[in-house]
This record gives sequence, structure tokens and C-alpha cells, in this order.
Amino acid sequence: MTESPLLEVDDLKKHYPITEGLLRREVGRVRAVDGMNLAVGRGEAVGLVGESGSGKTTTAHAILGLETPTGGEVRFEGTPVRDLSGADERAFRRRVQLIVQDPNEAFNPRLPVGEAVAEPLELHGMANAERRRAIVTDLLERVGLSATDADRYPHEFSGGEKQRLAVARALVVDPDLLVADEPTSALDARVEAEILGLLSDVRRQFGVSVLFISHDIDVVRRFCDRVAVMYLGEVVERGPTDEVLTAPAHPYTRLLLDSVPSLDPTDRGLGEPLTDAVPDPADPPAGCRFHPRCPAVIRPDGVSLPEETWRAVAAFRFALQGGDLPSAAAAATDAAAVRDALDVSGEISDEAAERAVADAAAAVADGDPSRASERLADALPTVCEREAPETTDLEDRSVQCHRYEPERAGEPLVDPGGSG
Ligand SMILES: Nc1ncnc2c1ncn2[C@@H]1O[C@H](COP(=O)(O)OP(=O)(O)OP(=O)(O)O)[C@@H](O)[C@H]1O
Repeated sequence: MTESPLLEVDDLKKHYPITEGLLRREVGRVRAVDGMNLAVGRGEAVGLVGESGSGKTTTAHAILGLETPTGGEVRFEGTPVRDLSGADERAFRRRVQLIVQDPNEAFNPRLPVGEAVAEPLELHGMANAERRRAIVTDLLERVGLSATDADRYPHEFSGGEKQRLAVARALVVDPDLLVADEPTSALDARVEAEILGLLSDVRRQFGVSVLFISHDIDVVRRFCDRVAVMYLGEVVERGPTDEVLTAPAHPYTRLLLDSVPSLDPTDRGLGEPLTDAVPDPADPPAGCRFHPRCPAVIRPDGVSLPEETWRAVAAFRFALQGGDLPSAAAAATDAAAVRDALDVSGEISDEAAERAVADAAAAVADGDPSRASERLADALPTVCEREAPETTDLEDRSVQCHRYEPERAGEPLVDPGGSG
């Protein structure tokens, strides 16, 4: 039997009910995490990356047991965490430690930091104060502070030093896994580099695994062995950091990378997202959740359009559907001006598509965007909207995008046999 990874997250869901009225009747659900999978091996650093609101912190809290999952399972060394009780549960709480973005949250201003760092030891049953003190002073030195710092108060430390204290406090109970939730986002670039350096040293010295949560793909690139990319509660791509970030397979990963100013401006050739607004996790799009923004959204069978034209038409379609048509198009009073504003002014070579775009532009000019939206949706359906993609295992990663499904004659963005 192969050994289980240290941590496995299997089809994890966390929904928050939206309630109304005095009786708090449930009228909807925020699908903060909606079927996500992840594994962290021993000694490994795994990055969880995605835009604000994609569900990263909720995932972290569900892993730590601070939130009760709505569905799915978190396993630690193969055992479901929800089955743990008594001494096993206490051991789990010791072995997995959280580091948060703002270290101020972690420290009581009236408590000397040495006592704050020692607190978890006491909680986990170490009654001998001298031993606690010895462990804490040793740790303070190992995180780049000095033993005498133990008697000082939180306000005497800079933001970076406080984050070092938070790392010491997490390490004091000798954990196997650190869950670091945006541990460097509140710090300036120089201090961020120092804390990343510290976390790398800590990994080596203590053999600890790290789940590193960040919206900053560049930080993940510097720190993590593997990466999982999250979008609207789901993991859309995961694999070794080098491979995923050098040759991103999922269109969303590409867009995340394109938004980072890079010294190596390789043309990934996808351009801008079709629409800007991130959908509401209480009402996620049908099919692939990324499809209304996806510049690689799949064309309907039998419609032959140049890629550029298809993108412009799809952007028109999804802007209508999301109710956020560009203002120049919404304000136009004749169909030609609508088409101009949406970059679909020339006649489209595919006859059915041309008719649909002409009708939709006329409907917008008439002030009837819903009719326009329906017309385009009927004429130009896409599998990306109709069906949720399966997770496909490629040679070096997993990706959740119809383009990689073997039964579909898709057009993958990377070679499914590996990024080479
Ligand atoms: N207690 C809650 N009740 C209702 N909705 C919530 C709650 N906590 C989080 N959410 C919603 O769940 C979604 C995911 O939030 P989460 O904080 O996990 O995302 P995130 O990726 O960590 O974002 P950020 O980087 O901004 O922290 C968001 O839409 C958020 O508004």
C-alpha cells in the first residue's frame, strides 16, 4: 500500500447560507468552496493561488477545523479529520498550525511576546515554565530575533519582526504542516523577501510542510514545489510549480500570469479576459465557471470563424448575459454603432453567426438587451456553458477545462503529453 499524503482535501465544499427575514429563511448559498481537491506531501510546499474571493481562506479554515465543511473530506495521514476526537484531535490541532496575514491579530498587546510564543506549549500540556522559556528563546534565535526579545511587547516590533514571531509561535509545538494564509501580503517587498527566506529555512530545518496561500503568483513561484490554482471555489489546474507557471494549461492560469509584470514577456497569445466582472459565488455561471471571461472559450461545432472574430462575438454574448455591456455599445442607437463599439463591425464570414450578430446588435440599439442575449445564446452555444468540465489528468498536472478532455477534439493550450 502506498503511504497517504500528509494532507488530502477531497471534494471539499463550504457553502454559506444567505438568509432573509426574521425567520432567517434560506434564499441562497454562497458557494465559497465548491468541490476542491488538493494534496500536500511530507516536507512539500504547495501554493494555493487565485483572485480575492476564490475561496482560499475558507479552504484553509475548513482544513484547520475552524469551519465545518458542507461536504467532502479533509484527511490527515489518511484519517478523516472529522472522525478525530480526544487525544487524536488534540494531536491534529498541534500538528497543523496557521500563520495569518496580519500578525497583529495573533498577539495580545499586553502580553510579552515570549509568553505569547509559549502559549501553544502550555495549551498542549507543557507545565514546566523553564522548559517553555528555553524552547522559546531558542526558537526566537532560529527565526532571526534574539533571546532577550522574549520580554518585550508586540508594539516594540516591526511588521516583519511580528511575522517572525508568528512563525516562531507556529513552530513551537513542532508541527508537521504550516498553513500560511497570505503571510507576506501586508509587508513591503524587502521584508516579504526576508520572510520568504525565513520560511524556506524553516522548511529545511524543521522538515515541515507548507500550504502557502497567496493571490500573488510570483510569490508562489519563488516558494512552492507545487501549485493549485483556484477559481470560484474550484481548483482549475494543479501540478508542479515550474511546469504550471512556465506553460499554463488552463486559460485562467494564463490570465493570472499575464497580469503579473514579467521580465520574460513570452507571448502566451490569449489576450484580455472577455469580460471583467468576477461572477458572484452565490450564482456561479453554469458549465465551466470561467467561461464568461475565458478568451479560449470553445466555438460551437460547425461555426467557422477566425479566432479573433469568435472572441469578439463571445465577449458581446457574455457581456450581454452578465448585464455589463460596455457603455458605448449600450448607449448606441443604431446597430452599426453597436457593432463598432464591440469590435464586430465587419461582415462575419459565417452566415448564421453574421445573422445572429446583426439581430443582436439591432436588439441592443432597440433597447432590448435580453432579446439580444437570447439570440446570440441560441445561435452560438458553447460546450463551456453547457457542461461542467471534468478534471483531466495530463502527464504532469491536472486541469479542469474542456480543451483537455480526451473525447473532445479540443485544442489544448499546452501539449497534453507534458509541457516539455
Ligand atoms: N462567513 C461567510 N459568510 C458568507 N460568505 C462568506 C463568508 N466567508 C467568506 N464568504 C464568501 O466566500 C467567498 C470566498 O471567500 P474567501 O475569503 O475564502 O476567498 P479568498 O480567496 O481567501 O479571498 P481573499 O484573498 O480576499 O481573502 C467570498 O465570496 C466571500 O465573500
